[in-house]
Order: sequence, then C-alpha cells, then structure tokens
Amino acid sequence: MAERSWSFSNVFQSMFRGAEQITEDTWDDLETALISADFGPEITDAILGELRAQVDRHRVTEVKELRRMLRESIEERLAAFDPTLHLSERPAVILVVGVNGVGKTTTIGKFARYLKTFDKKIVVGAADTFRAAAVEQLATWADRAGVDIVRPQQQGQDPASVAFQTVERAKNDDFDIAIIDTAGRLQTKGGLMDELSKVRRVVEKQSPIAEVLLVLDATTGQNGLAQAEAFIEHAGVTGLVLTKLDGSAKGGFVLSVQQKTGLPIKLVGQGEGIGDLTGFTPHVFAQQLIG
Ligand SMILES: Nc1nc2c(ncn2[C@@H]2O[C@H](COP(=O)(O)OP(=O)(O)OP(=O)(O)O)[C@@H](O)[C@H]2O)c(=O)[nH]1
Repeated sequence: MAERSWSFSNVFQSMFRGAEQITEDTWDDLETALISADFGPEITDAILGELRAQVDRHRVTEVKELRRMLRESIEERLAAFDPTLHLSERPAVILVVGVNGVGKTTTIGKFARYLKTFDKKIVVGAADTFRAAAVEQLATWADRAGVDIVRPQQQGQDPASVAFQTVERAKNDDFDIAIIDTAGRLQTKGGLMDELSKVRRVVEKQSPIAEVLLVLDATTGQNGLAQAEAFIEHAGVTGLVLTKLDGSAKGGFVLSVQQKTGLPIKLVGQGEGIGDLTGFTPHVFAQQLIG
C-alpha cells in the first residue's frame, strides 16, 4: 500500500525499528507520535490508558501486537460515528459551507464527479456570488465533472436567490441532487451566518435540505476547527469533509475532529485532482493510518 503523508505507519516503522519487545520507551515514543499526528492530548491519553490496560491484562510483550491493538482501538473510535450520506430525497439538496480556501469548490467538483459514477443527475449552484472568480471556478469544475450549473444572473446577486433557482431547476428538470456552493468569508461572521440562514430558509421553502457539509482543511488541524466553530453552532451541519489530507502529517485530526464536534466525517479529499475524493470508511482509514 502506498505511503501517505498523513499515515502513521512510517512513524511506526522508524519508532520500532529493531525493537520487538514493548519497553517504557515504546510508550514514550507512542505518546510523542500520537501528539505529533494531532490526536490531541485527551484522545492520546485515552488511547494510551486503554492500550496499557490491555497489554497488562493479556500479558502482551510484542510491539507488533501493540500495533494491531492500536489499529483496532482507532478503528473502533472512528466507527462510533456514522459516515453515511443521506441522499434519498429527490432532489437531495446539499449545502457546502466552510471558511475561505478550505477547498469547498474543489470538493463540489470532485463530489459531483463521484456521484455521477452512481448515475445521478446533478446540478450545482454558484451561491458564492461576490467573487466572479468563484463562479468561474465552480463552472470549470462543473464542466470537468460533466454536470449542470446555475449561475447568478449578475455579480453580487443575493446568494439565497441563486440557491432558490438551483433547487427550482433541480425540481423542474428532475435532477437527483443539487449541490450549492456558498461563500466562506469570515470577516463579517454575523453577516455570513445571517446569509447562510437565509439560504437555508429559502431552500427549505421548496425542499428539505439533505446534508449540510462543513469543509475543513486538515493541514490547519485544531486551529482550523476553531475558525469553523460558527458554522457548527449556526449552520445545522450534518457532516464533515476533510480536505488536503494528502499534504498533512496530521492523520490523527480525523479522530479528534469527530470527537470534538460530535459530527461524522463523510468525505475525505486527498489531492487536487477530480478523482481525489473518497467516502470515509473507518476500517480502511485505520489500516492506512497505522499500517
Ligand atoms: N492538496 C490538496 N489541495 C486541495 C484539496 N482540496 C482543495 N485543494 C486546493 O485548495 C485550494 C482552495 O480550494 P477551493 O476549492 O478554491 O477552496 P474554497 O473553500 O472554495 O475557497 P473560497 O471560494 O475562497 O472560499 C485550491 O488550490 C485547491 O486545489 C485536497 O484535498 N488536497
């Protein structure tokens, strides 16, 4: 399996090179590795406590056993959250929210392509109307993914009206899924949240909202999470998308972000290409993380 930047397995390889038996150093090294992978202090302590107890109980002495136990512990913790996307409404309306530059538009492009492989008919809506470039960027992705787009009629048009028109188009033309791109400016948090509530209200007049996906940049770790707090409090988020894991050494963020927010990760972005988005499978992720 290819080594990934967020993977923990190279840490393991170097940490335990030559060492086959568990010693006090093993625990110190494991603690350092968990912290540097951004698991956060609480989860690090919890995992260490659990593993120490198991090692004592079963009289485990080998590092490779410890590695298996760590993998299982992480998988179990990841699996406490349900990553299923709920897209059974027709149309299923998805709002994509998050701060600037985290990868919302890119994610929508990749996600649209991913859903197309399930033969879904998709329209995307450019409700980030303040930057002409944002609309063009979404249009480029829509083109690549081979899906339709609803654009604002003029720059600065009310985002809620673009969202409305997108859902209207989805209903009239029998689309399965409408994905709406929103603005990510943080400067006026209050204004942004009001704008987002208006988008929600207007959309809900026509159709229930199936998913509100909050996009987080994995390279910013805990810091990025603090910036996204307002969305978690006010936007009715139903799931998380973690982007840029390919450029991150912080695979542990995946676990800490779920536990901190109480929200499931539903999609993971691992590159800038159209194919670089996957669903989230705890078993696969734990395997890739720990090796
Ligand atoms: N390496 C990597 N880069 C990514 C990934 N997802 C997005 N990017 C890059 O992140 C940058 C920002 O992505 P956008 O999609 O424009 O982000 P946005 O949230 O829509 O930004 P605003 O519209 O300004 O709010 C781009 O250069 C993307 O190519 C990913 O999974 N991996």
